[in-house]
Amino acid sequence: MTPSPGISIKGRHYINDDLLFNVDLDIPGGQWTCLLGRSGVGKSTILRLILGLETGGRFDGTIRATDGAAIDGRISYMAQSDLMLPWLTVLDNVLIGARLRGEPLNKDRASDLLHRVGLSGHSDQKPTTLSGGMRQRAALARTLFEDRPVVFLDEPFSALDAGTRADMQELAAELLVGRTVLLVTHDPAEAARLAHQISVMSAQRTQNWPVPPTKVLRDINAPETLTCQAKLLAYLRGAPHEVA
Ligand SMILES: Nc1ncnc2c1ncn2[C@@H]1O[C@H](COP(=O)(O)OP(=O)(O)OP(=O)(O)O)[C@@H](O)[C@H]1O
Repeated sequence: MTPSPGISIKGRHYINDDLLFNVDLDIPGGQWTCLLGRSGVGKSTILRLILGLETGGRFDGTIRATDGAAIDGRISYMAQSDLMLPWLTVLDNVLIGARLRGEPLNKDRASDLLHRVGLSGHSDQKPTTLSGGMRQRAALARTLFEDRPVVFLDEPFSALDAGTRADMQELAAELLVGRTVLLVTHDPAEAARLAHQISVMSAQRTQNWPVPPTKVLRDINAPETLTCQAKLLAYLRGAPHEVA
């Protein structure tokens, strides 16, 4: 696989000439950045801007990869809605990117990923027959199947029960080692566990939050993880202090 570049996005985003946010975010290459912030602040919009997708607004600024090459085509994206194609089976949904690009279909690898997300018995089903959490895991398998140097995950575990969520966090951390990952999450515990960098977004700015000094994937019950999680939650709830 090609080296995973860092990405920087700096500028202002407007909707109908109203400033939505001012962003200055450096996403380090080969690491996990967790992006948090209040609902509606513009986290998904940041992802869409970097992906070059429609946002319904106007961006004045710069978006660059640290290696200077085009970002286009190097990102695997898991959107908030699962975007499963209802007329295809779960397996064919996982294979859709390769099929559209005219690449050989590695069905064994797709099946293995479906097994890893706990859906091996559901490969031939249509997405409409799955639960929300099962669909989300199928979408995760599709995103992991893409095998890109940069991976954007927009609340990828939000529909999962706590145990499955922890399992899927571990799977993603294992399979995406060395990739540049931008994970949008509302869960301070998830960020404290997974992030090399935690970035907290507000309309005015994007600030980095101190991460525990321990290696990712962090132990959920380790004191450093719990302290980071608790302080981050207090901050997100509006505790009147700046980033430590
Ligand atoms: N296509 C669009 N046209 C106009 N406004 C939009 C469009 N998409 C998003 N917005 C607005 O941009 C703002 C930011 O939306 P965005 O989805 O980026 O927020 P978010 O931080 O990801 O929210 P959440 O945590 O609830 O998912 C919201 O006010 C939303 O209404």
